[in-house]
Amino acid sequence: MCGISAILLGDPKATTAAVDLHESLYYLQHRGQDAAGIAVCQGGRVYQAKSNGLASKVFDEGRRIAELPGFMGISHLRYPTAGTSSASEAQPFYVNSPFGLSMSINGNITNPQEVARFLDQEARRHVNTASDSELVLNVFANALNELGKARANVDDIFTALRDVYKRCIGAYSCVAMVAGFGLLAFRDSNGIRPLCLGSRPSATIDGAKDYFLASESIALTQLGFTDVVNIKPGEAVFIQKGGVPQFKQIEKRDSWSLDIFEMVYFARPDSELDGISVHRSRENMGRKLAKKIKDTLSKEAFDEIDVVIPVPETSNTSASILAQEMGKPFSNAFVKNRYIFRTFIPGQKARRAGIRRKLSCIKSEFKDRVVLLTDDSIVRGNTSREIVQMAKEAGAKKVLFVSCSPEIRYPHVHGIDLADRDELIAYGKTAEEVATAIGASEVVYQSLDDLKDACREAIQDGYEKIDFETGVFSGHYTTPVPEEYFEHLERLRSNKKRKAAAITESEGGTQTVLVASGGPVNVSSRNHIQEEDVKGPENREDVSIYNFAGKA
Ligand SMILES: O=P(O)(O)OC[C@H]1O[C@H](OP(=O)(O)OP(=O)(O)O)[C@H](O)[C@@H]1O
Ligand SMILES: NC(=O)CC[C@H](N)C(=O)O
Ligand SMILES: [Mg+2]
Repeated sequence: MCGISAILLGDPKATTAAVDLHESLYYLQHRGQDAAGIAVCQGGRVYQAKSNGLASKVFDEGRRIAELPGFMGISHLRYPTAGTSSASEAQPFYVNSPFGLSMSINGNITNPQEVARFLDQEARRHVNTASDSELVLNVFANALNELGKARANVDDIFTALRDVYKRCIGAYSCVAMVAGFGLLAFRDSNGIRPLCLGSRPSATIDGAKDYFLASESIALTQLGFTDVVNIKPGEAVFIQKGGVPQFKQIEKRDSWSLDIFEMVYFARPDSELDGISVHRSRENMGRKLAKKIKDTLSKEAFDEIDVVIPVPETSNTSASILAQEMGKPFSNAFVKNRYIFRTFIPGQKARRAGIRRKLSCIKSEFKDRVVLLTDDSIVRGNTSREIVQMAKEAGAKKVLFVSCSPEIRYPHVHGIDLADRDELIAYGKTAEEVATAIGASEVVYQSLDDLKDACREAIQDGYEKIDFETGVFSGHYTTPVPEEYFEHLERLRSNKKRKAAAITESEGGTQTVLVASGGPVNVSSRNHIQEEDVKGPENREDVSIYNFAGKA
């Protein structure tokens, strides 16, 4: 997942776009913690800053914002799902031709090889990183260029965008900036990734409005933007400098299938996505799971449960309703260290070590009790395995584990790097086998139908009843996923594993080895190397490169 935002101030002479963008990064930080970036435009000039790390680090607690003057801009928070975690893949991406285009993307394309081939052999554009987002930007740039205009108008922008929909398969919400001209935003034809737009009165020009787009509504409401509308699947909006939003349905809507994992885990509870209150959906998940538990457990097993305990913090809302519905006491018996961030997001090794640093327990709440631990999801099982162990160490008589979402058995291909299939703890296992693997006496999962209903019933009045992308649970994806994409994912991940092994080996030996698509290569033989890639041992995690066209 990534977080994106964009702003166009009603006053073209204003210079403070980056102030609001920077502020929005703190409301969206949970969506991506690997890299952060902002690009703004003043007059016709683009200024940008981006790097690996949290927003506070990249922008030096806001001190660097003064270096980013402009009346419009876009931002990005990255959690990589393609390419590498190199700083060179931090977004926004920029291409100078035509017109100076910057773009930030939340999503993932599932035909990167095909797009890379097109750009390389037909469009003859050089793509400098392994990021799929850089491909999307170049497809757009190429299409705009092909129109052969010295200056583009809004219709040209929309016309060029058609090529992106035609060539890029997958899930994407994008914000883009055309230097000196205006802001563009668009959403894939199934609306898998969220994107909304709001407005507020300009601070300096009477009657004019500022416009803001973001992945989640909370960024808009916290910054004083109202009249929030959701960009529809296949729809684009362009806001010209000094103008008002112009909407256009670029591609026929295939469906409206918001990724259900937004409600399960990613989005903040104080956001509304496509009219769905995330908070309400999580309450509903708790309510439905209570019923499933009652139906699954024997009367004795149900009655002996002493207390319901959430695994902070995504599951807090669901767990409290679950306890209420089950008629059981609720206890915040795991304490979350507020200085540790989400453990799901960083690399696998960091995840396990992070869990105990992040969660500790109040022993007296566990001692001699039968405890029901509740989490929003079980992915690799690292969190559940560790905290079941902690509950036992604290003296729990028996530990049951319940999940507000169903078994995750399939790769996520639409913008969340869940894991390799064989890393998913539920892959090829029954609930009983998962229970054994994590050390719990019982595991109960929410059913997929109940999860969908929980989200559907949280759609506010006046909003369209939408559907959901649920591929990780069902194996059926909303978009066609070419078989070669799964192979590509596997190759990418095994390259990462081989790279990790190669680095470990080299630490005791002679040289740092980079791994490209064809196998280990020497630094000097790699042609698309980025300056950031070779800085030193602290950046070794970032050195692999995978070139879709096989040019590395
Ligand atoms: O099975 P696993 O691979 O361990 O992943 C699942 C866990 O990861 C997430 O928590 P995370 O710590 O990221 O964030 P949270 O504090 O927002 O719940 C999620 O809420 C689960 O607790
Ligand atoms: N999580 C995302 O939306 C990632 C965007 C893009 N695929 C990248 O890896 O940078
Ligand atoms: Mg969690």
